[in-house]
Amino acid sequence: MLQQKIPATVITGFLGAGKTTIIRNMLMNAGGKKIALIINEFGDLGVDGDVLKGCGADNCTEDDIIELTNGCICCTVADDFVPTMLKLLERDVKPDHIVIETSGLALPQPLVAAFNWPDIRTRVTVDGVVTVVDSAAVAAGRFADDHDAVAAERAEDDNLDHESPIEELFEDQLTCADLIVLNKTDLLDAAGIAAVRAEVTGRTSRKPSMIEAKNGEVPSLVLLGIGASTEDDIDNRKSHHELEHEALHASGEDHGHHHDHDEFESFVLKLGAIKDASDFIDRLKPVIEKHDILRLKGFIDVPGKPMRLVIQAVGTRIDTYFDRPWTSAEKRETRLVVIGLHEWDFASVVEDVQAAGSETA
Ligand SMILES: Nc1nc2c(ncn2[C@@H]2O[C@H](COP(=O)(O)OP(=O)(O)OP(=O)(O)O)[C@@H](O)[C@H]2O)c(=O)[nH]1
Repeated sequence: MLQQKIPATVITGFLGAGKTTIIRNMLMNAGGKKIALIINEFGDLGVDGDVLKGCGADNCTEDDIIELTNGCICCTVADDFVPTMLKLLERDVKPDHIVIETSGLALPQPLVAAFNWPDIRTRVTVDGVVTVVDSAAVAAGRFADDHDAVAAERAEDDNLDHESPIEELFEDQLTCADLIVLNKTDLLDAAGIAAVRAEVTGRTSRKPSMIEAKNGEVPSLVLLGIGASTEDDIDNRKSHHELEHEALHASGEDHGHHHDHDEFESFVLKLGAIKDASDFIDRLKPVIEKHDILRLKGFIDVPGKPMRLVIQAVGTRIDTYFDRPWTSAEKRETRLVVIGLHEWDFASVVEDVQAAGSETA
């Protein structure tokens, strides 16, 4: 008898768009489906996996959550993703559905292409690529190209062959989508949402379905069961990098330039206990602004509190909440992962974040 392929949904989208929030919501409403999660993060603190393990869904236990923190999934497909997937498929109890959360900096294309590997192709299919968009960030011009500035830079530097790394990645993630979720619409009015819709539509030549969401609330019936078999259509969803590569190849100038994430950098910072979290946040905001920190997240040790405080910053928008008690097996400490553009003054970022923490300690 022909074995039915297990559907896999790829959830992608730029840093902080709301991927983990959507997945957490979906797990609570998956209607009894047994879900296996593969979570990839940039920066090795494993915050997303920890947040999802904390949600305690019966249909997705800790064993069903696999973390890949060894770089972006698109660069480690052969070494990390494929072996992980094969191991998952060897389990006695197979999942009904596999959900893969890419890092916010990952290109979905190489990941989808991996579903055409012989050992995987016969057993799993990509049900759909869901690209989550931070509508508030789009409205604030986070992904907008300053065309004049880029043209001027290109005139100065012949080697500059692409747009800003953030904008390019944003478009690559949209290009690969079967479904685009315009998330965080609670932060915009109707005119703002319409403008975001128009901008996102203009950024992709394909026209995938688009829905609006707030707080990551997307019905699991919409999210799972798209039935796209995306791996069969990968040639229509090429990234900027793949197109550049092809153009160079055709002109005989292709010297094997590989995609990497040189433009972005992350580090993990350990700080002492933070007595006054709201004071810390007030001090952190100008630091984020000064250094254009793209994403900061982690856990804060607040003395006297039995629970650990989760901190989530996307640009200068900062959320905090207590998620669970510290366990006796773990060390109480403040640990933050900080992600920014490569050209930042690393020592000065570290110093300023540390200073924001130490002044409240
Ligand atoms: N206001 C608002 N905040 C949201 C919404 N969805 C998510 N957030 C918040 O945005 C922050 C980032 O959400 P995550 O779900 O962690 O985003 P992510 O895409 O998984 O982030 P990375 O994995 O770091 O790329 C968190 O503080 C969320 O609570 C939304 O619809 N509205």
